[in-house]
Formats: sequence, structure tokens, C-alpha cells
Amino acid sequence: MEAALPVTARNKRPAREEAHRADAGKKKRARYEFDDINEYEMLKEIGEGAFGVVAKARDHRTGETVAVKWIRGGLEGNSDGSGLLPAVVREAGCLAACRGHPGIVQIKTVAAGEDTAGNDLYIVMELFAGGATLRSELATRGRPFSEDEARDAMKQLLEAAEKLHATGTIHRDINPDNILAAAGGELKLCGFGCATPARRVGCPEKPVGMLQYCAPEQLFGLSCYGPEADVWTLGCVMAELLAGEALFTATEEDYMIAERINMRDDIVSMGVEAFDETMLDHVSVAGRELLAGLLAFHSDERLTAAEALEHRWFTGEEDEEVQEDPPAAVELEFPGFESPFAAPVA
Ligand SMILES: Nc1ncnc2c1ncn2[C@@H]1O[C@H](COP(=O)(O)OP(=O)(O)OP(=O)(O)O)[C@@H](O)[C@H]1O
Repeated sequence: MEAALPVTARNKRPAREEAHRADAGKKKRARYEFDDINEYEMLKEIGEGAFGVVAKARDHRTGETVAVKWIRGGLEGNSDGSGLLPAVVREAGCLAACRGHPGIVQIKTVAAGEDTAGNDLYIVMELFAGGATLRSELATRGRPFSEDEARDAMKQLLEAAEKLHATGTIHRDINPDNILAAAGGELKLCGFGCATPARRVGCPEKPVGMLQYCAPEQLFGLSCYGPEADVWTLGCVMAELLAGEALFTATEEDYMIAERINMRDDIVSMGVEAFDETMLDHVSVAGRELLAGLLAFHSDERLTAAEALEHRWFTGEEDEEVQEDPPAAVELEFPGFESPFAAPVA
């Protein structure tokens, strides 16, 4: 950790209300209404984000305990959309659009402080008690989720994704580190730093988010992708919950080497080859069928979050159907590679 969060005193100065944007050397002013970070007393660091730490804090005005995500240099932005400010505005905007949904961490406000650290911004959120993530939860258990537990978790996550996608946003960095987990099984999606309005065209060529969870269309470097990319990552999360291990295990270095020598096919194949098919043998036919729908190689064949929630793995409509008409083996088509889900139907 490079620096500790500043412990602020109450009401040192009024809130900063103006952000400065550099525009080809000359300054432009963009007006944002920010809360005053000096109204919050930082109590304890509870997590680390890409641009600063997340801390438990108290709002002096209300006495409420909140989570404050510190974004170093958050006020810096350029007119071409680069820099952190546009990203913070996107993150805060995505969170604000999802306000009220129980599966998404709730934003309260964005704060700045003239006298704390020049260009820094702070996203103030509801505090999700416990500080555990799905990653730490899996590590603590030391065993996979049962199918019922995985169903409960995936329902919450798919409902959160359904809401997010309905607002026209993609998260692009769903992975077990960005899913907060409470002891009772309640989950909340966080880590919206890569979130962006869902666009079919104009996404950056380089994949964002953790590469092991990136959809094939991102890994292939396509510049057009949408909410289907989040659905793929949710498929990776579902497989990880049921297997107790990550689905794709190629390292960032493996991916980088493959990318550098322009072997984009290898980028995906490395992940698939690293996957041990037997890890999901115990999963029901309906569960494997849903996984295949979430992990459809071609994005236009992938289920949407809303469609996935209608799947019989959730609705429980499978038993009669299975007895009357057993479904064919669930297969995933990875061009050129054997399907990891071609296990025989139980
Ligand atoms: N509202 C919250 N309540 C409790 N803990 C939180 C909250 N938000 C984040 N955390 C903790 O802080 C960690 C980092 O969260 P953050 O949102 O910064 O994710 P990130 O993905 O690292 O950041 P970024 O989205 O900027 O890349 C989380 O893994 C979690 O442990």
C-alpha cells in the first residue's frame, strides 16, 4: 500500500465544487457538485482498489458508517475522455443508475476535499459488513459450493447483472474479488472501475478486467462487445463456485506472450486447455446446461442474464422433463478444442 488514507477533521474547508480538465494545454472547467470529504472521519482500511484504498468511515453529519473508496488523481481528466475523471464519472454514474438494487453496492455520493490531497476523489458507498469477498469466502471454506448454495449465489449475481444491463451498462470486471459476500450468503457486486455504457462499437481493443474471466470476444481483441461479456464471466464464476477452483488458469504472463506474438487463438486455448473437465462431473444436467449457455463461445449464442434466470436450473422444472425426455449431452463449442462440458449425461 503506497499511502494511508488521510484522516480528516470536520469542516476544515467547504467542498470542492469545480473540477479542472486539461484540454490540449489550456484549462477547461467542468462543474460537478461534490460532497466534502472532510465531513467523513476515516476509521479503518478495509480493502484495496486499483487507484487507492477503500476505508470504513463515519459521516460526522449523520453518524452513519460508510465505505469510502479513495481514487488518487480522480479529478484528472482530458477532453479526449482519457484520465481518471471520466472513469470515476462513469463508475459513479453506473452505480447511481443501479441504486436500490440489493445485488449491487449502493453509492451515496462522490466527495472531494481541497485540503486533503489535491486531485483526489472519493466514492462514498454503503458499508457492506464483514469485508469478505467471494474469493475469500471460497478460500475460507476450502471446498466448493454445493449446487443449492451455488444456485442461490448465481441467482443474486444474475439478477444484479440483469439490472445493470437494463441500465445500458457493462461491468467488464466481474470476478470473485469484486463480489462482496456476507455471512448469511448475501452477495453484492462492487468494483465498478471498468464499468462503461454498453456499446457495440468503440470499446478499447485491449481487454479490461482479469484476463482469466474475459470473454473470448474480448481476448480476441474485438472492439465491439456488449453485456454478453459479463455473462461469460458469470459462467466462469459459476464454474468456480461448483468446482472450488478457477475455470481458466492461464497466467497474465501466458496471455501477454500469446498476445505479443499475435496468436490470439492461443490466448483462449491456453485457458481452455488448463481446465480439467472432471471438476464439474458432479453437477446436475440442468446445471451443466446453464453453464454451457453462459459460456457459449460465440457471444450471439450466449444466454442473456434475464434468460439465464428463466433456466430450469433456477425454476426447478427439470425433473419431469428429464424423466420423459433426457436431454442430450451438454457441449460447449470451443473451435478447435474439445468441449470441457462434454461429460456424459448422468
Ligand atoms: N461498499 C463496500 N463495503 C465493504 N467493503 C468494500 C466495499 N467496496 C469495496 N470494498 C472492499 O474493497 C475492495 C476493493 O474494492 P474496489 O471497489 O476498489 O474494487 P477494485 O476492483 O479493486 O477497484 P476498481 O473497480 O477501481 O478496479 C473490495 O474487494 C472489498 O474488499
